[in-house]
Amino acid sequence: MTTQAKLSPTLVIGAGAWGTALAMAIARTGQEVWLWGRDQAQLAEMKQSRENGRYLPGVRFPDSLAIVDDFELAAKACQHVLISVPSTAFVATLKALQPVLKASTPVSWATKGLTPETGQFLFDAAKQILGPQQPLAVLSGPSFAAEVADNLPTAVTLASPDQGLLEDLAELMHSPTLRVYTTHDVLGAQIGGTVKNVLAISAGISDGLGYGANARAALITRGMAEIRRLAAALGAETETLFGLSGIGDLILTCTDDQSRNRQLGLALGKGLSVADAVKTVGKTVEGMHAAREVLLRAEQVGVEMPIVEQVCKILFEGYDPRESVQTLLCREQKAELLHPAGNQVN
Ligand SMILES: NC(=O)c1ccc[n+]([C@@H]2O[C@H](COP(=O)([O-])OP(=O)(O)OC[C@H]3O[C@@H](n4cnc5c(N)ncnc54)[C@H](O)[C@@H]3O)[C@@H](O)[C@H]2O)c1
Ligand SMILES: O=P(O)(O)OC[C@H](O)CO
Repeated sequence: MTTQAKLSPTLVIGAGAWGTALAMAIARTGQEVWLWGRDQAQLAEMKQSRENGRYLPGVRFPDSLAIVDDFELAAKACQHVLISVPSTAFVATLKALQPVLKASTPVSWATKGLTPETGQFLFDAAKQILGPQQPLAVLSGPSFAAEVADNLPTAVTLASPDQGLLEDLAELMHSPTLRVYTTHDVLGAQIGGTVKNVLAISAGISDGLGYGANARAALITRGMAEIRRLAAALGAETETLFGLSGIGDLILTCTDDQSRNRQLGLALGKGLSVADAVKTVGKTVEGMHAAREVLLRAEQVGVEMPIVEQVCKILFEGYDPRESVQTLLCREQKAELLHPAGNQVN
């Protein structure tokens, strides 16, 4: 058993795949972790079996992971809250926390996306709901839950403007199998984690259509150019997007079939309707929630995102995936990198 870090116990909110995997990863370092989920029957089952049979069957909980069912009591008594619910439930979770949480308790989250109705970055929503004093951090980067649960090597990005919090959280989470890299660029980390999900849908579509490795590499690279342009226009540090939370997560999600966003694209490329593809995947697909909001943001700052635009057309306007990919391929010829006045990159 190691010495308890400053932020123990951690309360993990959201007993899905990622919340459970993170709870296990932190608990494996000997830290005390409480895992809470909204489904009381699932909590009772996990208490009894010491595993999350619904999302990560067969992986036993470490001894220092406890299942808790009293949300308010746990939120009042913990030293750190780590939220891992889908973006659609993020605001509701913050609103439930706000009245019970001490203003000094750090709140981090592993949710990737924007708020559904308002298209806000989650950091902005959290500041608004919890107040300016609450210490906040974002966890992002290339990380499939099943691999983290299996204790396979993983590296993630932790972002916060608060250097002290970054150090405390890194001390809490870092282990020989979970490497935690830190950054102050919260916006950059959020942009990468949000947009890569939309682009993974496009890579899945292309592969589902049987377009091959060349097309996939082109989509990843041109998708990266879209992320970079948006990041620059919104004021993030574009350097961040060439790290784990940007290109790292983009590569992971576009190329591996564990990705639910890619799975959705594959189903669409193989000819399923959007409704059937969503049903086939049957799990959280954040890119579907984020696509329209990302495009709206891009339009507001005058940034072109042709791949994101075609994904939106397929998801929400009934466009045929094959025609959409053709539209991308038929765009006018241009230079790959433009340096007309300084550093403008196309
Ligand atoms: N699964 C991964 O590999 C992975 C990795 C990195 C990041 N993420 C991100 O983590 C977030 C959660 O993803 P996941 O894979 O754990 O999803 P999941 O579908 O496996 O689980 C989501 C969990 O959230 C719960 N939930 C839904 N609405 C809720 C609410 N209102 N209040 C409380 N709980 C609620 C569900 O009951 C479920 O237990 C997403 O934003 C995802 O992009 C996932
Ligand atoms: O399964 P996905 O597509 O939601 O991806 C999971 C993680 O975000 C990968 O880093």
